[in-house]
Amino acid sequence: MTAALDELPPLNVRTVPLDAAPDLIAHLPPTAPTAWLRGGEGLVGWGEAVRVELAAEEAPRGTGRFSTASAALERLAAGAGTGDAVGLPGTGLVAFGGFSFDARSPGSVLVVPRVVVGRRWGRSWLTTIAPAGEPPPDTGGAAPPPAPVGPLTWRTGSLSAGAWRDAVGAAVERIRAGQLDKVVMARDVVAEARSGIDPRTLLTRLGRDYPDCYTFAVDGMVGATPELLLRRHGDEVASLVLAGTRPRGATPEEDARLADELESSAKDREEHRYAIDSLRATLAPLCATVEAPERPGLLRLANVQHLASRARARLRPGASTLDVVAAMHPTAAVGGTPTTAAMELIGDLEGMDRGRYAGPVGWIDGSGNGEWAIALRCAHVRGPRARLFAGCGIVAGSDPDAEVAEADAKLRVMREALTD
Ligand SMILES: C=C(O[C@@H]1C=C(C(=O)O)C=C[C@H]1O)C(=O)O
Repeated sequence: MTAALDELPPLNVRTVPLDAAPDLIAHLPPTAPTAWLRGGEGLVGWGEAVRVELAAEEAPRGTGRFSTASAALERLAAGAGTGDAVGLPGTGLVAFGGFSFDARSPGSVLVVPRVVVGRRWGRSWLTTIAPAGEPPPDTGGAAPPPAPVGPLTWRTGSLSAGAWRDAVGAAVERIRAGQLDKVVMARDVVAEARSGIDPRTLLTRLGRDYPDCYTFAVDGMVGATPELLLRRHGDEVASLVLAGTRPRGATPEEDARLADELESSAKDREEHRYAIDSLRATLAPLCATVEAPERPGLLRLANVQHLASRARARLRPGASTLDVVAAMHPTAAVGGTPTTAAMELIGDLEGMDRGRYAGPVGWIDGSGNGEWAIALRCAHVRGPRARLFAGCGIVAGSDPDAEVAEADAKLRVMREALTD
């Protein structure tokens, strides 16, 4: 049911342990599955006990959709009758959410599934959630196996590769003219299948090819993102900041050369520094401590390698998880520096609505524990159509042709997941 804030139903929530380790994707039905997976653990869900659609806002950096989601979750948690026999992050009441990149775009949503199957730290559980007065949901029989995608037709998205290259060139000029330091420019491409795309097929391939990423499906956004915005357990917060990218090499020698080049590149270190500085500045007022390394390390994925920094922080009492997510978004990794100038330039040059691409995606439980990532390396999948997105950080030293190649490397994640 789609509910307004003052009509949220009381929920009956029950979590029981499962003895056997479930194959999480195998539990999912083909339509509207919800998933958050990494390394064989995570959460999957289906059905909708409650759906809260979060209205578009007037200002590009509005945070109303996060505070409405936070208030909705608080009310649901306060009104829920819960029997939780497991008591881990992700048991009991759980909501999945996806937020638009730009607050003016519609589509932000919070969904509480009817059934959630989870696995964490080697323990597994089943949660059922039903509006009070309704019978508990059917926890499902055997789901049909994931279906192949079939032949695809590829179409140009909002801008052709050539037009996007020119837009990147224009962004470089604005940066060189001193209007801003960094902007992340993104593009989209569209794939059309002959029949409805089964998101479970994509989830299976993404989990296999990108085991270090968070594989997700939330209300039609499907992808495998490496970029953890925030993991919260109690008052502890962790974040993984990525900025600065090279492709993987075809041989170990070429791979090592590209990694060396990335780690010693002044342009990439500058791009990375903007992202770390913005993280520190955002977390400082909300956290008692923030720790981030002086020098980034390297994160190697199947398609690209990134400069990566793992940050840790301790939240001050009273800080709500979604308020912290709101404060962090958009990071310099997906917006730019300074943020407002970057958002304006994105609006001027990108020629598309990003929707929920590059917005926060994740889950939160009734106690505020949760994991939120930036929706990257993903597509909006609806029926037979998938709209894929990828973006690149642009600074004064960026070469538009290299950025076209980098966007292609990032699009590869979903291109391959869609290819039988
Ligand atoms: C914007 C994307 O990726 C971001 C941009 C990066 C870069 O420019 O080096 C690296 C990782 C991400 O923070 C994307 O994948 O679409």
